[in-house]
Amino acid sequence: MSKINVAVLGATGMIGQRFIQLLENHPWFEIGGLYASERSEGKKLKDVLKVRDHSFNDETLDMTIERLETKKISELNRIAFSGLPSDIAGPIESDLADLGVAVFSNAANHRMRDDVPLLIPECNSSHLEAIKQQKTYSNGGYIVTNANCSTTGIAVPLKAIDTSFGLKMVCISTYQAVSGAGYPGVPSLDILCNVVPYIKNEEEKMEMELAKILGDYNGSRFIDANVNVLSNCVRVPVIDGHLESLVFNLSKDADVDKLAGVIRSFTAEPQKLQLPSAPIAPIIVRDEPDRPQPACDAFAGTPARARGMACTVGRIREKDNYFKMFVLSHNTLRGGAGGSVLNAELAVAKKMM
Ligand SMILES: N[C@@H](CC=O)C(=O)O
Repeated sequence: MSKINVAVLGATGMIGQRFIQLLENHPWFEIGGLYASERSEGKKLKDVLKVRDHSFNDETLDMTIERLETKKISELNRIAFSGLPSDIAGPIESDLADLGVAVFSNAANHRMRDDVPLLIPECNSSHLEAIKQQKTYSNGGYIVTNANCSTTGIAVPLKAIDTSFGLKMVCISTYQAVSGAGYPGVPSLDILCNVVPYIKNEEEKMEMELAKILGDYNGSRFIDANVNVLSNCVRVPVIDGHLESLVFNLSKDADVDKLAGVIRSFTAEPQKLQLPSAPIAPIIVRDEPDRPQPACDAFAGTPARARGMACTVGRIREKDNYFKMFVLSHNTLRGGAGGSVLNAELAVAKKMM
C-alpha cells in the first residue's frame, strides 16, 4: 500500500518530537509536514531539538517547521498527530476534523466527549466505533485521543485483571517523571533532590479516564466501568518513565500466581492484527524484587519499533484479600505519541481511514 501523508502538530515540543521519532521510518505513514506556532516558522528540527535519546535521520533533522494553518495541513495530509498543548489544541483539532482530517491527539481537550474514543487498543479497541457518531465522519474527518500518560500505563494491566477477575477498587500512587510536564517542564530548583506531591488535574483525569477506558461502548454511548478509583499523583526527579503503585481488590477468587499468569499472557487486538507499533508482549512481568525501575524498564518492548511501548509489572503480592503491585511505563512513548500512533494504525487496519 502507498504510505499515508501525516502532519505532526506541535513539532517543537517533547510529544511532537516523539511523534517525529516514531514516524520517520514508519512502514505505513510518511511525514507530510511539521507544524508549530508562528514563533518557530522557518526553523529546522535540528534547531529546536528536545528529544535527546534518539538519533534522528539527517533528512528529518533538516525538515523545516511550518506555521500551523489548518487549511494547508488538510490539503497535504490525511492524518494529523497532535502534540499541541491543551490551551490551544481544542479548536485547531476540531477545525482539522471539519476539513476532513483524521486527528489522533495527545491533548486532553476532547477526551471526555461522548463521541470521541479515549483509545488504548489493548483495552477498548471497540470504542473506535464512536467516531462514526462525529458529524465530520462522512467527510473523513474525526478525532481520536490517547489517554493521559499516567493512566495509559496502568490501564493495560488493569484491563487484563478486570477481564479475568473483576476489578472492584484500585488505589494508585504515582512517581511521575519530569518529561510528563513537557519541555522544559518542572523548574530544576523545584525538583532536584525533591518530590512534589501535586500535579495539576492529574488525579481527576486518572479517575475519570480509567472509568471511560475500562467501560463499554454500546453503539451509541460510553458506559463507565463500575470501578472505584482513588489516586495520589507525585512528581519525582526521573527523566522518563512513570512508576505507579497499585493496591486493588477483586470480585472473583485469585492468587498471586494466577494473577501473574493472566497479566503475563495478556494480548489483545494490536497483537492479533500485528500493528507495526504493537509490542509482542504488551505487559512484561518481572520477578526480581527490585523491578520495575525507570532506569531499567522505561524502554521495554520488542520489536525495535515498539521500544517503550510495553509496560512492566513487578512485585505482585497479596495481603488480606488485597493485591499490591508496581507498574512502569514510558510516559512520552506508550503514554504519549506512541499511544496515538498505535491508535492510527488500528484505524487503518480497521479501514476507518
Ligand atoms: N500529565 C502527565 C503527562 C501525561 O500525559 C504528567 O504531568 O506527567
